[in-house]
Amino acid sequence: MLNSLEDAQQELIKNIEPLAAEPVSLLEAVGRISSTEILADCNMPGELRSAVDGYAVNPDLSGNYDQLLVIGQLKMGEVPNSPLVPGQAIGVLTGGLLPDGAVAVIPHEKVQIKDNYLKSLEFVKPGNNFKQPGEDFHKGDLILGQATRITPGLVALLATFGHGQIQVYHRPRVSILSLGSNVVPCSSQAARGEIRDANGPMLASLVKLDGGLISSVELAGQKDMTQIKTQLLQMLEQSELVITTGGTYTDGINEIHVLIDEIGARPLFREIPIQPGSHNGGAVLGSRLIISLSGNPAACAVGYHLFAAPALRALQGIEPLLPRVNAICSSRYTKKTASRRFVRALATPREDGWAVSILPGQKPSMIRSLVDCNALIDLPPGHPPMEAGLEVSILLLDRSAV
Ligand SMILES: Nc1nc2c(c(=O)[nH]1)N[C@H]1C(S)=C(S)[C@@H](COP(=O)(O)OP(=O)(O)OC[C@H]3O[C@@H](n4cnc5c(N)ncnc54)[C@H](O)[C@@H]3O)O[C@H]1N2
Ligand code: MOO
Repeated sequence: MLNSLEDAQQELIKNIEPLAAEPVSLLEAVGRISSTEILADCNMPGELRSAVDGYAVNPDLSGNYDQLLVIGQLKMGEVPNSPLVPGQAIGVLTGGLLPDGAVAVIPHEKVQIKDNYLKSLEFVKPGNNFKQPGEDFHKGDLILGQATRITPGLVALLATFGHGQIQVYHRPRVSILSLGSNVVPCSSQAARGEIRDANGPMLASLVKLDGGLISSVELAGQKDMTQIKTQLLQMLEQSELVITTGGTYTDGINEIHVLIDEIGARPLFREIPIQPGSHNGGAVLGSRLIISLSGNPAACAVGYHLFAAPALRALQGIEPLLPRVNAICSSRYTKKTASRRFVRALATPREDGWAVSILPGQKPSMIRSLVDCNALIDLPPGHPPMEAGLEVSILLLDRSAV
């Protein structure tokens, strides 16, 4: 069996093919991952346009802006049908097409009009207030890369180039199963000894942010092993990925590993030594994946970012591993690290690089550190306690941060 996180991640990724592509309306495209690239099929703007409401002018040969005959007013969307000759001006609107012969546009608040003659109140350089053809994008520019997450800005860009529908990877369907027998639905009144399901809703929200589609979020509750087996197999039928949480350690037995063996799934990795989240596993059954994470919420979250997020990304054809940068850590950390440790942290971009601070509540059972967490500090095994100001390697969890 594999023993390093990197080997486990590679083994996982090796077993994943991106899902098929499907067309999606631009209105539904935000957050999806493009499966093909798109090039600009024309310049944007395509033609010379005005940047302001005002007057397109063509001064006479001496550059005189004081006595220009105003020959009319172009309406919004109107195509000019005659050129401006020297000594003429014509009213134009922002974004409107300009007639041939226009030398500049003067905003209307910078002109005086008397007896149909225009006088400019300012010196206007040729080309002033023009939107030049291609100044935003040139024909042939890449406007959408393959395997790119669609942002609202990209939606605007694609819309302006007329792509009302684009090709994106299918969203991976994901089921989530909480195995702890004392775990009850989050909206229920937990009796003494019971615990509300925090991991199910947390995992579901992480999956959504990573582009997945939730098929089901269920609890095993008091079911016996045979019933849980059936539940797991049903989940595998309806989803590309099943994430389990809890049931990873009872008196030295990892029940989920037993379950994986019983359903005939092929283990990819088990018990990769990381803290928190040391009780972990990955397996495949046919083309379906199972990732098992421990029950402690912070351990579950860390395991999600290290195993489940890469799987979801690979299923959508994007770089599976989270971005890694160096950062200066403003906090002390007094613990010696036995296994490789992932410390929940808040990272901030600065002009001179990244800064990171350690969040309070670092026990694996604590949720507090998860609330503001946008980064994991990756401390190698045997790392001594650290003083503030040390450079550390961090994984960025916010996909829009880099
Ligand atoms: N003697 C040992 N005891 C433990 C070890 C060990 O190596 N030796 N490992 C510890 C670690 S680390 C973890 S993590 C847990 C593993 O626990 P499980 O994955 O089996 O999960 P449970 O026992 O069901 O629950 C543990 C803990 O997590 C909370 N939990 C569980 N499910 C949820 C959920 N859906 N939502 C919110 N919280 C949940 C629950 O409070 C439990 O207290 O074992 C340690 N013990
Ligand atoms: O492995 Mo436990 O998951 O550290 O909290």
